[in-house]
Amino acid sequence: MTLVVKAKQRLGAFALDATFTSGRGITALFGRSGSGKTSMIRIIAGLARPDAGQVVLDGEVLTDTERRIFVAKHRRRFGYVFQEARLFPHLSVGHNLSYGRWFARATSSAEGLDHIVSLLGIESLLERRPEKLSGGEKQRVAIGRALLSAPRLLLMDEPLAALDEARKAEIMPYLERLCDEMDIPIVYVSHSIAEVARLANQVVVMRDGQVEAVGSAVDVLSHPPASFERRDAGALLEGMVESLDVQHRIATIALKSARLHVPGAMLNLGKPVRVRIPSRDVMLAMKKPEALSALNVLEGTVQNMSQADDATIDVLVDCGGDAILSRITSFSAERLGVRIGSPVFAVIKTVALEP
Ligand SMILES: Nc1ncnc2c1ncn2[C@@H]1O[C@H](COP(=O)(O)OP(=O)(O)OP(=O)(O)O)[C@@H](O)[C@H]1O
Repeated sequence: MTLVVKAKQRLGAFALDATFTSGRGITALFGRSGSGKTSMIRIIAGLARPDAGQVVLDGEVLTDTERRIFVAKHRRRFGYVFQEARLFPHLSVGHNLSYGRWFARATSSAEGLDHIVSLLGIESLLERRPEKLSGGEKQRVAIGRALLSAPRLLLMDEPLAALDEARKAEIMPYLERLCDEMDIPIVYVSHSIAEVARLANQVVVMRDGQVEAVGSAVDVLSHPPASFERRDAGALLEGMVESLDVQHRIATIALKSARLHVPGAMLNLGKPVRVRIPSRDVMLAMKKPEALSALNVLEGTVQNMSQADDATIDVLVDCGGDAILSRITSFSAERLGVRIGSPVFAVIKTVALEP
């Protein structure tokens, strides 16, 4: 799957001028409020025509302003999930789902329905009306309805934004399963770094209507562009659950060469996982610290140093191929004598890890 989007559009005082290409899996459109994410997704969906640009999915031209091509939104065969579930209030969950299926006509089978219902864990909700569902349940039904229309591409615009943290945590594993099991490309709009870190394969960072950075989630999040909020800076690492200490509920994650100890014996052995380490939770030491409560002390070499603001510096530490970002004060950097090439130890508080 290849989606090519090139769009220029003037919206009042706002100018969108963005181009990106995305592949399989989840592509996150990430950026601050007002950066142009929704405007971009509306152009992909065919809900808006750009002043100039193209939308091409697997070679099929859906929008091309120069050639005056504009495929209507209902002919694009895309699924949509918005911030609110937008279910039909007078229909049961089962009937809301059949509505999605009806659009797909012959392309979606009864087995398809059963599979999606079980994938999203909504078997027990089928008879209920939307008013009797929690926010998270409603969103799962909305996702199911979108999937049952057998979309070629699923567009999700802040699907978790209206949910509280507990409901978000409840729905995330379903989204992950969806990505693992259904081979449908997803464009996912979000301004939450935690969602992007957990779900996205590729990230397109939007800033003031333009693409500020684009690349794999691991690359973009580990080398955060300028517009990232200070609290969002951090490294995203991929690894595998190597062992579990059930008694202490600690999992050991094997990264490229480093090992990390993460709370949560609920992880499955051998499972690939991502770990996000916020830079503010990483300290640096020039000598190996001893008798420390932090479980993770990784040895590495300073690869890069960049001024984060007047008083702080982002230090990128290469730990045998795993890049860890540490945010320290300029004062500490000076006092320790940290330079590019310095051997250092990155001290990570175990609780800071988010698999
Ligand atoms: N029809 C319009 N007329 C004028 N300005 C518009 C129009 N639509 C969007 N805008 C402006 O364009 C900018 C980008 O809006 P957009 O909704 O795409 O941003 P966003 O990144 O999705 O933001 P959020 O995360 O808050 O939803 C905003 O400043 C918005 O006010």
